[in-house]
Amino acid sequence: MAQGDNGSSKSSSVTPYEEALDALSSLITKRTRVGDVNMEERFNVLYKYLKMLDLEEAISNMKIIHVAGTKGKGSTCTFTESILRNCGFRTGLFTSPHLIDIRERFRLDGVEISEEKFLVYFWWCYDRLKENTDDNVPMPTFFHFLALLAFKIFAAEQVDVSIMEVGLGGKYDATNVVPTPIVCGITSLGYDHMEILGNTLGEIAGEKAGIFKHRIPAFTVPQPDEAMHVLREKASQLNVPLQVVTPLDAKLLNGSRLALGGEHQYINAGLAIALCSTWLKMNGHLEDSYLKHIQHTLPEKFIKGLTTASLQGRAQIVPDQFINDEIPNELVFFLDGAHSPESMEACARWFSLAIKDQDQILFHQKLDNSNFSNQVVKMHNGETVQKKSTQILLFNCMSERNPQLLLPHLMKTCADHGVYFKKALFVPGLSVYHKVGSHALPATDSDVDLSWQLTLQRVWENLMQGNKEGKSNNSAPEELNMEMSASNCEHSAVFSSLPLVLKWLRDTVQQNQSTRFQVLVTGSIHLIGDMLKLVKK
Ligand SMILES: Nc1ncnc2c1ncn2[C@@H]1O[C@H](COP(=O)(O)OP(=O)(O)OP(=O)(O)O)[C@@H](O)[C@H]1O
Ligand SMILES: [Mg+2]
Ligand SMILES: [Mg+2]
Repeated sequence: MAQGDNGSSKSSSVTPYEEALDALSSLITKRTRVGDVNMEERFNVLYKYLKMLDLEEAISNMKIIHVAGTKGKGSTCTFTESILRNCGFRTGLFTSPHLIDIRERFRLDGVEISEEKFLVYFWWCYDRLKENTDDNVPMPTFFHFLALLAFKIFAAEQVDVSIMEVGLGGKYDATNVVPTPIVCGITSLGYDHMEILGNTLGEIAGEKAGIFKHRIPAFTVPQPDEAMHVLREKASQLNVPLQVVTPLDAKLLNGSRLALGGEHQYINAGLAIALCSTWLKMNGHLEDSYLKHIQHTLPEKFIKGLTTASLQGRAQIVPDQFINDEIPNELVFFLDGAHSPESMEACARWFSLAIKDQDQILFHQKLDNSNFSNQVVKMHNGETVQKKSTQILLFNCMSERNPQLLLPHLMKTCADHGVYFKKALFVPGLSVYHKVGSHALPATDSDVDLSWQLTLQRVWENLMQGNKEGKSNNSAPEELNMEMSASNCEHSAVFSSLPLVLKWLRDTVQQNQSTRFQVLVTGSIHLIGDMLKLVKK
């Protein structure tokens, strides 16, 4: 296999896979604002890359489902892939971001691409681009490269359907080089990436609608008026038949559950069903009359797809493995990569309901009392104790996000459901920003800059102060043994690294054996990825 020349000497301990990841890291650059001239110019260069990679014809023959939106793209694409795979088709799925390994972004028949195949296609593209680019046409940026690689992989693997998640925006996103998709979807719109996409919902909707193509059918979910107005306007300019899909009615699943948790997933599932049935119809696999019934009954294969799809880090519940075998499992992580105000609310709703929903949590002991948060549990020594649940928040977000928006949404939605956090923990990410590989090393604890986490902590403490007035939260404050090693305030603490947080949590669980700790981890997809690396060994 050809090994790319990425211009630096490698020590022999670097594996071929790590070498590819280093080459990929070299493509990471700063993002640009939509509206800057070079967004469009840069997008147009993609057609040159397609030529270099000999992909033009392949792309125009692909049977693509293209999905943009602020929230729910990955989930919608995952449901869509799972449904069509269960209908018997060979699928390619391109999503972003990844949590642990870059290969999560490229799935073939529902499984992330193997290292071997990844390396073959990676160097095939990388080397060709290196040979053909120069000062005038430089190497593609990181995300551009990944999208090109996805097209290459799906073309070479001859999948029946390629499901492509937009990375950012729509109009100038690298996935938008597709000339004629079979069908397009726009998921829930909201405020995110305003620094790049614009400040109003209308502007944001306009960017996302940039994936519409002349006469190609498109679907969306119920949207705020301002966004819907723009979507309809853009659709009519291009003669796009745009339909609004209502959330899936849970009854149609015949008693099963959607594979991805949270009420908002019914919105995404409804959209996925519309995308799949349209794709099937356009390719001659479904008759029109059948589509009419899909509102009332779902085919078995659709149900199977919706109830078995999987996506890490979205409403994921992970009991801590470390203490599993020693004491009843009393440390459970609730992981969700929400990082915008709307998704923070969705996440808080999911958490508040999930901690009360005993079916979802795989505890060792049999729960004989339906009141989950306050039950009698037999300990290993035979003693019977009254079990209490305590909720902890573990949070980080990128510094371009506004914690004054995120944290109040989170706290208020939880409070509306009667859930209050005993402590909020703030911690920086593990991964070094410019590395994409799992071999990226954490910075050492001593030189971590914690000023952002201290800011988050201040926001939280202020919110808690505000909350105290006029509200009798936390009804009977129970005393827990919670000694902190790090910067400790009444309701929160800052830790310098995730392993330290984990150690503290495990120690605390040991010291409070009659308490079940339910830890909501959210605010950043990177934090979720780092956490999964640590707890899912
Ligand atoms: N329809 C929705 N409405 C509101 N929030 C949602 C919706 N769907 C998903 N979310 C929230 O957004 C998070 C990310 O979901 P998902 O990965 O499906 O979206 P995405 O659009 O791909 O996001 P990203 O910007 O991270 O790529 C979820 O964990 C959940 O908290
Ligand atoms: Mg996003
Ligand atoms: Mg995504």
